[in-house]
Amino acid sequence: MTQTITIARPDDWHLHLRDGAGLASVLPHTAREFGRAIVMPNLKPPVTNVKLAGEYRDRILAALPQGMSFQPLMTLYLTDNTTPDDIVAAKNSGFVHGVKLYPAGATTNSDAGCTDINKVLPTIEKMAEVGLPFLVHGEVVDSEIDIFDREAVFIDRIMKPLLERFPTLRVVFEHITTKDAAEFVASAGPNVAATVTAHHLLMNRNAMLVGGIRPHLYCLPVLKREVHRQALVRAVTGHDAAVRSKFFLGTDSAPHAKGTKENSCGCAGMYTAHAALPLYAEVFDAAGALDKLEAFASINGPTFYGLPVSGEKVTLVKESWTVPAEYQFGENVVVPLRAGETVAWKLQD
Ligand SMILES: NC(=O)N[C@@H](CC(=O)O)C(=O)O
Ligand SMILES: [Zn+2]
Ligand SMILES: [Zn+2]
Repeated sequence: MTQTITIARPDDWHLHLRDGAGLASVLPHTAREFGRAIVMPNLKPPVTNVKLAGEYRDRILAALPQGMSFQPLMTLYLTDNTTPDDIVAAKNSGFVHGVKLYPAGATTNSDAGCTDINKVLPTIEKMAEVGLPFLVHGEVVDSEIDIFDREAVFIDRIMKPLLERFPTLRVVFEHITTKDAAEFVASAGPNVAATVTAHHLLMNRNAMLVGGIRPHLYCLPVLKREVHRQALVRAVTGHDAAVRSKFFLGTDSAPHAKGTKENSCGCAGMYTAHAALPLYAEVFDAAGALDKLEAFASINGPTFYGLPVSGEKVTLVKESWTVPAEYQFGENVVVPLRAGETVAWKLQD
């Protein structure tokens, strides 16, 4: 008999939808699976205030195909010039659910990001005061720090001092990739949580570098050693329910046109929205923990963000299918994770 699992409709707590024709191409993949998503603000130019966030939200809803239901949860891009008043306006908007820290230079479209956390302390203090979550790309950018160590160093240099200063600040440590980050989040207070991607749960850095360099597996933070992958799997599937509740689903699906990845200087980001929930199901299935998928995908996130769990259900079937070589992405194409290969689970229509 075919194995199935039915869970409350999940949400994606870290997603890049891009804009324009590309947005229209990728949005249906997400809306098919997820009821809501925290939409990242690293557009060009970035989404730095409530007005821009409202306009972006309208464009997303306009791009949603008839008959699909999906709620975009908007975020603001923190710059050196974001003010405490911007935070109050975001909180009062009702549709902005977090403020995103991109250390300038850390990742795709982060040039306008924060150059020094000390420049925005009053703004962060206001987030703590009004309870608006601070969403963090947790990597330092110092040139002397090895790229594989940038997340761990961020914890000591930025995250710990910041939480000492603002102990009630609500923090989502985004797309964690290391044992260090998993342990840090597990031992921090209930105001600190993390998103985990499917790709960091499924692959270590060998996948990207052995047998030829695979630009479509390059993302930031970059894939790490196997010990780190295992620590992430333990965090989301382990025995301690209190620990597990601090981690939730965030795909970091980040589409880039094929030519910009298959390039002498390829950009960072993996496209996973086409198979997001099935990829996570593979992880939980391999760990013998399918019973823990629902909390990770559908309950822990809304609980942290103070939103209701979905009343709808989705069903996954253990039935293998082959991922297309590419998908349309505006005028271009995007190469999805597992292009031309199989995924073991699929969403039931
Ligand atoms: N994860 C990535 O490698 N890329 C993201 C940016 C980000 O989430 O850091 C993107 O916007 O392409
Ligand atoms: Zn990031
Ligand atoms: Zn991202």
